[in-house]
Parts: sequence; C-alpha cells; structure tokens
Amino acid sequence: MATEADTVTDADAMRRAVVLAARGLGRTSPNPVVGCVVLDSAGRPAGEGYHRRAGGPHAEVHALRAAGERARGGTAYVTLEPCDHTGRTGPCSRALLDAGVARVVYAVADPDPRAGGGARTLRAAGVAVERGLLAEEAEAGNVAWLTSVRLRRPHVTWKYAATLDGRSAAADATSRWITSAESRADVHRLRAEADAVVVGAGTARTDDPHLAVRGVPDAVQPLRVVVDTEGTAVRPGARILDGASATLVAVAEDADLRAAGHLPEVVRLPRAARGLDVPALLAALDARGVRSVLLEGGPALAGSFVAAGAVDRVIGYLAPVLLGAGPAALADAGIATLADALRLRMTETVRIGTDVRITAVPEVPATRPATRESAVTEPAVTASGATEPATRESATRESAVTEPPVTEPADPPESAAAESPVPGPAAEVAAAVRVPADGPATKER
Ligand SMILES: NC(=O)C1=CN([C@@H]2O[C@H](COP(=O)(O)OP(=O)(O)OC[C@H]3O[C@@H](n4cnc5c(N)ncnc54)[C@H](OP(=O)(O)O)[C@@H]3O)[C@@H](O)[C@H]2O)C=CC1
Ligand SMILES: Nc1c(N[C@@H]2O[C@H](COP(=O)(O)O)[C@@H](O)[C@H]2O)[nH]c(=O)[nH]c1=O
Repeated sequence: MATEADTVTDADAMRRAVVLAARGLGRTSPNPVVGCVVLDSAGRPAGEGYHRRAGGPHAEVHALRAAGERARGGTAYVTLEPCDHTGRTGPCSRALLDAGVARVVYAVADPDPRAGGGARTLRAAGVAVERGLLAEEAEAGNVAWLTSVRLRRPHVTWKYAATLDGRSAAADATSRWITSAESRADVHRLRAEADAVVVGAGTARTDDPHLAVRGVPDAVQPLRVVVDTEGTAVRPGARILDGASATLVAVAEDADLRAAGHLPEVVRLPRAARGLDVPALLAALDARGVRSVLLEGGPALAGSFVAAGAVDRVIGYLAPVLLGAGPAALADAGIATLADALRLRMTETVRIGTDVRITAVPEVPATRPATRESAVTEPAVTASGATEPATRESATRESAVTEPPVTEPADPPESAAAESPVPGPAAEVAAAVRVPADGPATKER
C-alpha cells in the first residue's frame, strides 16, 4: 500500500511536468513544449515524458509508455490540454483513454478555438478533467508558442548588449565586445531557443555577423534573417552565408536584385516609413512556421519593432563599461513624450560574468498582431521567382494571458492539438527552410 511519503501532490506533479516541458525548448517548433507526469491510482509516480521534437511522440505518449499498466486508474498531469487530432502522431486523448487513465489535469487550454477538444473527448468518455493548475508557470514556459498562436506572429525577444551609459557601439561603430565572454555564451543559448535570429542592414554591414548558434551542444540552428531594403548589406563571402544555418534576406518589393545572386533566399516585403514593414516581416516569418524571433538589433531596427508594438520581451546585457558617445541601445521608437514611454516589468536580473542581464516584458502585453504600416497585402516573391505565401491581414485574436485554476464544471474551450498547427497560412505553408543537404539540424518548419 502506498504511504504518504510515496505519493505526490497535484502541484508537485504539475511542477515536474513544467520542468520536463522546458527540456524541449528550441527543439519542438512549430509545436509547443509540453511535459507530462503520470501517477498511478495510489498517487505514486508511474511515468513521465516531454515532447522532444516536432513529429515525434507527444509528452503524454512518452509518459504513458513509461507508466505501462500502472497508468490504469491513475492521473495524467499535462502542461497543455491534450490533443484530440491525428497529425503526424495520433490523438493524445485516445492514448490516455486506451491507457485507462481516470483523471487528467492540464495547466493551459489550447488557445485555438477552432480545433477539436481533447478535454471534451476525455470528459465525454468519463475521465475527470481539470484545468488551470500552475497555469502561469506552464504559460511562461510556452510563451513563444502561445504568443505565436494567439497573435499570429512570432514571439519577439529583443536582445541587446550595452555599456552602463546605455550605448551599443562606440562612435566609430565598433562594438566587439562590450559584454563578457560569459554573456556572449548566454546569447548563444537564446539563439538556440529561437526559431529565427534577426538583424538589420546596418548591423550586417558593420559587424558582418555570423548569427548561428555556437558552443551549445546539439543545438537546432535558427533561421538567420537580415532586414535589408535594397538587398545590398550581405556581401559575397559574408559570414552569414557560411551554411551553418539557413539564411533569409528580407528586401523591398521593388529592390533591384541583379547583383544579389549570392543570396541564398530572399523574401520581398512592402516598404514602410523607415525601411521595411515590420508587421509584414513578422507575417512572412509566421507563414513559414517561425514561432519565436531573437531580434539582435541594431538600434534602428529595434526602434521600428518597438514602434510596431512587436517586442514581447527585452533582454539587456549591461556591462560595466562607459563610452560617453556612440549609438544608444535603442534608436527612435516613435516615442516623443514620457507619457508614451513603453513601460516594462522586470522579470529577472542575473549577474553573468562581469555583466548584469535584465529581462523585462511590457507592462501591457500585446493582445493583437501589429498593424501593417502599408495597406497592400501581396504575395512576396523569392529571388528565384517562387511565390511566398501572402502576408496575413492583421487579425484580432485577443485572449487572456493566463487563466485562473478552474475545475471543469462545463465545457472548457475546445482544444487544439499539441501537434496541430494553427489553421491558416502558417500551417498551410510551413515552407521548408533551405539548408545544404549535409548541413546542420535546422528547426523543423
Ligand atoms: N551592442 C549590441 O547589442 C548591438 C550593436 N550593434 C551595433 O549597432 C550598429 C548598427 O546599428 P544600426 O545602424 O541601428 O543598424 P540596424 O542593424 O538597426 O539596421 C538599420 C538598417 O536596417 C534597414 N531597415 C530595414 N527595415 C527597417 C526598419 N523597419 N527599421 C529600421 N531599419 C530598417 C535600414 O537600412 P537599409 O535602408 O539599407 O535597408 C536601416 O538603416 C553597429 O555599430 C553595430 O555594431 C548592432 C546590433 C547589436
Ligand atoms: N557587441 C555585442 C553584441 N553584438 C551582437 O552580436 C552580433 C555578432 O554575433 P556573432 O557574429 O554571431 O558573434 C552582432 O552583430 C550584434 O548583433 N552582442 C553581445 O552579446 N555583446 C556585445 O558586446
């Protein structure tokens, strides 16, 4: 018989599931990260698992396999509502029913109301279903995927490195290096978690950046993106063209690309007041399944992202260095008076090497996609002439950021599948990223 010491509380089981889910970060895109813990009928640990990669078994399947017969009559704790559809793998609702699980507790409901509901299927089959346990923690761990599904654009983290007086380069444009080796290694971890790393033409010209992940074992490489109106910033032989990861150059619809034959892939976007239209860029990335963007600057492009309401998280590395001159970390973001300042809430401060890393999120998170600056929505065309998916019209899908714990008295929101892409352009297209045949692993899209 199980003693109290053998048994696990609901909260502990879900906490473990959240920890397990995080192991999939950077590997599951375009799917969410999901963790699952199964307790037997006496409340003792029976199995656990997490979603390891898109196309692979879901967290529930891993956990049920580990639990075997001990799942019968037990409880499954899942960080996201179990899926109810057949994608590349079968429905988790079915797997849970087949395993004889008596109770399912999930943290976060799937935000897509159009997809079928795993919770509803389970409940209809007599399983006790509860949602909302540790929803905030599970939500935080899955913020990129949830933001991407809710806003129909990738989650954007703007990362910068600055001196203590807030400068991101010296007056002569040199900036290597402001921050310590430890901070720079930490940035590679951020890159490994992102589907795409984005920089502006100024950074491409000045820094000749590489932008791939280095020094993170088994990292899945992000797409490298340069926002370059005329398609002239990435020169032949640029480090970004080395094949370590796929590279995409965003150019204007009317850019003259006759001298751009060295660019591996190009997407054409509308022009905006400054450079290219940021919401259109995000829509183009969304259309190819990019769930998360690490915006690495520079100051001008970051300013445009802030102006477009398209920064969901800021990670600043502040070094104990003074310059006194040189560009500020952020250039014009369309904010003219203090009342319009973008106020952030600090979520973490950590000392890294000789620097401080500050993480902050907007006090008022985005609840709708940024609006296109330019009115026209047209198919973008690649350098090779292939038509890219049309950019999305800005949709308005508002949803609460977190949900309070709820014991299901009535029908919960219908669930989409952990594996289910959002119906619409992103799912329809999910264009494969061009990588050399013998190239490194690239995030599956
Ligand atoms: N410390 C740090 O964290 C970082 C420092 N840096 C430093 O910053 C400097 C470069 O920064 P910066 O000159 O601001 O360059 P950016 O990298 O921000 O690129 C700006 C250029 O991108 C193009 N662009 C296209 N669309 C847009 C848009 N919507 N908004 C803004 N720009 C757009 C424009 O060039 P075009 O018209 O040609 O397309 C524009 O001039 C370098 O000295 C570099 O070393 C850079 C990154 C990070
Ligand atoms: N100067 C500066 C940073 N600069 C950023 O790093 C990019 C270079 O990346 P890579 O070529 O891959 O090493 C560069 O273009 C800019 O975006 N980052 C930091 O963490 N600390 C620093 O002091």
